[in-house]
Amino acid sequence: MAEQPTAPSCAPTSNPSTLSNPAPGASASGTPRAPQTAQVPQAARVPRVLSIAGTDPSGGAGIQADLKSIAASGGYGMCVTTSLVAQNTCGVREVFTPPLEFLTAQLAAVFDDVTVDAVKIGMLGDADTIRTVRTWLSEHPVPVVVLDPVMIASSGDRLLQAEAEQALRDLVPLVNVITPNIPELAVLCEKEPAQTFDEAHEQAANLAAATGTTVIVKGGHLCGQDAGNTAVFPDGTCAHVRTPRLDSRNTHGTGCSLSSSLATRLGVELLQHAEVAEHTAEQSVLTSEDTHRALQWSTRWLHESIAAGAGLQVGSGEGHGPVDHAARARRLEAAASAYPWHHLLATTDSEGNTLDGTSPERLLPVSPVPAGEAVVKPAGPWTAALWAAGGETWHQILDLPFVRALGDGTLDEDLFAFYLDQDALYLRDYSRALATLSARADTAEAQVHWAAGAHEAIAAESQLHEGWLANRARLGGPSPITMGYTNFLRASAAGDDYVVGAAAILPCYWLYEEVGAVLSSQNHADHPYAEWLSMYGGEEFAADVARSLAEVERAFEAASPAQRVRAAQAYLSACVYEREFFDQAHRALR
Ligand SMILES: Nc1ncnc2c1ncn2[C@@H]1O[C@H](COP(=O)(O)OP(=O)(O)OP(=O)(O)O)[C@@H](O)[C@H]1O
Ligand SMILES: Cc1ncc(COP(=O)(O)O)c(N)n1
Repeated sequence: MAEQPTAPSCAPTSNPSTLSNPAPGASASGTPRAPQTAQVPQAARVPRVLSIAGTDPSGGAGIQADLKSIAASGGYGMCVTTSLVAQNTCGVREVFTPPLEFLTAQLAAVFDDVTVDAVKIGMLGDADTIRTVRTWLSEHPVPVVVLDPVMIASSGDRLLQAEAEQALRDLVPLVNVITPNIPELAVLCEKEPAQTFDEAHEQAANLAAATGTTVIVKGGHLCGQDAGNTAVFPDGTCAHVRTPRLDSRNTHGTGCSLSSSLATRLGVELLQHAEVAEHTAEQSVLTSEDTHRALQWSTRWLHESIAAGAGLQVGSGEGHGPVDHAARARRLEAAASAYPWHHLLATTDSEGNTLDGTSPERLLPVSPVPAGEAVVKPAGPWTAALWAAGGETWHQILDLPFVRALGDGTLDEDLFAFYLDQDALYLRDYSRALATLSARADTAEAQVHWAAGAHEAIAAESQLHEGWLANRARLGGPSPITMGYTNFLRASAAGDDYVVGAAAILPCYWLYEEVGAVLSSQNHADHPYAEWLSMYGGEEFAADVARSLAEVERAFEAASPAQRVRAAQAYLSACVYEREFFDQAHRALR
């Protein structure tokens, strides 16, 4: 399950404390520093985040990755360049370090004009650069400073002179958070690289206690299924964020991206505190819970970015490709489209034939993706046409991160809880739509069938209440997607022709059964959602689906061509709502 500590000593802390360390030049007592509140103007809602780092002209690491990560994480990005690095996905070719005076000139240009809410420090290269940055930040305190102690690139090239390691160690106590990878953690601790999470955790705990700085132990370099990150706080508490390990070569710049995203999310947390502080006497101080929340956001965002990285096709493939920083933004932008659904606009098929409902072939536009075989077979030509037309949506459902993660057991519990909460609300109204359909059915058999469905839906809802949802905090209201779907079903069942209502009701039976068949084939005794998945795929429900299909087939046969077109459209709309329903937790929570 999500957010479980992997080391016995590591339990997510519930103890609010100030962020471990003051920024350079601030009081080491842990008391909030005056500049922290003074620097955040009342109106600021987007953190202004400065990356002090080297470059990567191929765009995957360094400052280029930082600016993309800051934007993706909700901040305004700025950058001060320490070194110009001629590198790409395969390695570093040359490094040019401008004179230190120019570094200071860049810092002055930013700080003279802009309030900086958070700083991320990346590649510093040599001891003189480290000292210059340190002196600057001592004289210009910033509320959040995250240090990624860059030493060696993923290509194996050195990005920090060996003799500068001590200067970097000296910088650690002056920042809030550090994000070393396993070899960098070892160098900072002057130990051998950790082989296990427990060893890494011990090194981090010692370093955090000695320096007063929060240490993020990164799982990227370790083995095992969990590639997650742990925040180890100076007081010995820690908080783990799980993330499944991906089999990917697109890991160039993951360290840069995580640290700059984390700096930004800490900035977001800080500004939220400042907003509260505007109205209360509270001081805007970051807590370890803020750090946990920020780390959770950044880790999960990075996971999606790594997973989408290969799709960018950046690099020859011989090295390590970049992550796709914009993957989440693109997904959410597509999900937010308010354009009418294609099947509601199409009046002809691809060959120009009018979709007039006179035959199963003239019902709906042909799906660009073949549907494949359904487990519960169509009951005749009309329901076969519906299944075929829904092919694209059906494959989109199978491809959703929610459905994939539910199947392979990596779904985080907060996403599952969101889904179940909405499912309970959905079932209540689905039951009402079925009851309405029962009242309108013109055969006793159909009346009994829909009434039995109404009973089962409300029984399933109360089972959820008594079971999984019983001891969990609930949102208490339907999401826009749940509300849209249930209102659509109830309106179709009550206000449209019987065949339209029956067709609208069908995907919740049919697609649920089909998704269930795919999911239950992945079930096993150790699956975290084994109990839930075992509820899927029972013979009784499959028989109910078959009866619903037979009734919809009968209703289509009896309907007029115009009614059939509207019914087919309602069927596809409900398929799209099914997709939206499965996807909504990933839109609401990340
Ligand atoms: N194969 C992977 N699967 C999933 N997540 C990964 C993977 N590799 C890296 N990550 C994520 O990226 C974070 C940073 O990666 P890593 O631990 O490799 O840091 P790093 O070595 O500093 O990165 P960089 O490659 O930029 O030097 C990890 O903590 C983890 O959350
Ligand atoms: C300028 C700069 N900073 C940091 C890294 C580390 O990133 P990675 O280890 O992923 O190559 C890099 N390659 N270049």
